[in-house]
Amino acid sequence: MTPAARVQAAIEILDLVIEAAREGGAAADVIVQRYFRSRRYAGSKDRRAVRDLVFDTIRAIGERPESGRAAILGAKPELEEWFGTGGHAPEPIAPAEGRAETSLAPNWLLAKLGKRADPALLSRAGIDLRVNTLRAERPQMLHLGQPIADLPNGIAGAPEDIAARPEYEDGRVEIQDAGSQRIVQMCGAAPGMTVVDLCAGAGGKTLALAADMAAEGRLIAADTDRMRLGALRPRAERAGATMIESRLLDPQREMEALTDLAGAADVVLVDAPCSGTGTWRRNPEARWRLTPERLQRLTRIQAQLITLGASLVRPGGSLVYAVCSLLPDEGDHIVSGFGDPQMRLTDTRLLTPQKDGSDGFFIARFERAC
Ligand SMILES: C[S@@+](CC[C@H](N)C(=O)[O-])C[C@H]1O[C@@H](n2cnc3c(N)ncnc32)[C@H](O)[C@@H]1O
Repeated sequence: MTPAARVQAAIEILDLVIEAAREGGAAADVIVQRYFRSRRYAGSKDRRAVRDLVFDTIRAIGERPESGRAAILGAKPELEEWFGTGGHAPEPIAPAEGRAETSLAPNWLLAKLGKRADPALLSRAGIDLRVNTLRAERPQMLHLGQPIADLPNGIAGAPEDIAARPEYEDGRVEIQDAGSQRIVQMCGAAPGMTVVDLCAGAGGKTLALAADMAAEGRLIAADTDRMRLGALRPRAERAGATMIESRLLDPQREMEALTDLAGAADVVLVDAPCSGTGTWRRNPEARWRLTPERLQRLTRIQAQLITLGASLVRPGGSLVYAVCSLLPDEGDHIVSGFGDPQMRLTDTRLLTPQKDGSDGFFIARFERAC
């Protein structure tokens, strides 16, 4: 592909990413993969160059742009020279053609983030691993990266092809951001406990809880999403964590599938659905998706889930509430609005890419009075 054709390809992909952000479609990564699946003429260097151009542009433009052209012209003015050069190049630039403005995020989100709006939120993320202690120990895996000081099983800086390596394929390591590992660490799960992972998804944190429990005790993975929960079983088998019980929940009637666990859990993790403002390093187009209405819907669900989670905790047991977001609406405000006098707040943490080298997370830990 010529340099001009690469710019045109990036514009076409950005148009698809913008539409997906508006309509709730696929993630940018998936769109890039699909685009090249039907364009076999593009070599690996072309793909990498176009992908980098797409993601650099998404990172540079905070507000959802009008079009891929406006985004590229705003983010990369030095590429104007390729417009209108014929062949597969982008069309010539029209006299009053719009250019998107560069910024960290939409203004309404910047106002909410305040001092937490740091450029590091959009830095490039490395790959962190968690050594699965059901299958291996960290000293045996240090050829894959550097140990993370505060995480006994964490490794940073893993190679990009880790998912194709035997250590991953046979379950000795899991790909897991250091922030997610710190959430599980705050749960303090141990062998023999009853632990509920209330928003387990495909089980990233469930598997880490199982390892901390040495696969002994009861570990219940619950979620309302059948597909995500379905992905947990093969992952659990690979990880040697076959003691996990899965429970599919009916939204708004979650307790129906959990009645036997009311007041019975030693630890409940509520890894609540959220806006993902802490994961912009990996999904920078999430800034183009979020709206005030969507945020409001999420905070309503978060408030319901923290209350539901608390009802499962036994006297003396603990509840950990976490979101991969730095918005006070989804963290500090949910905790301050949670008015269960039996639940004592024992710890809160705000993890940021700048300070902690992980995705951004808000974490709160409570203990139920005895
Ligand atoms: C942040 S994700 C969880 C990620 C997961 N814990 C992990 O480590 O991979 C939030 C999850 O909450 C689930 N969820 C949404 N509404 C729910 C509800 N009412 N009850 C339980 N889970 C819910 C979503 O399906 C999603 O899988």
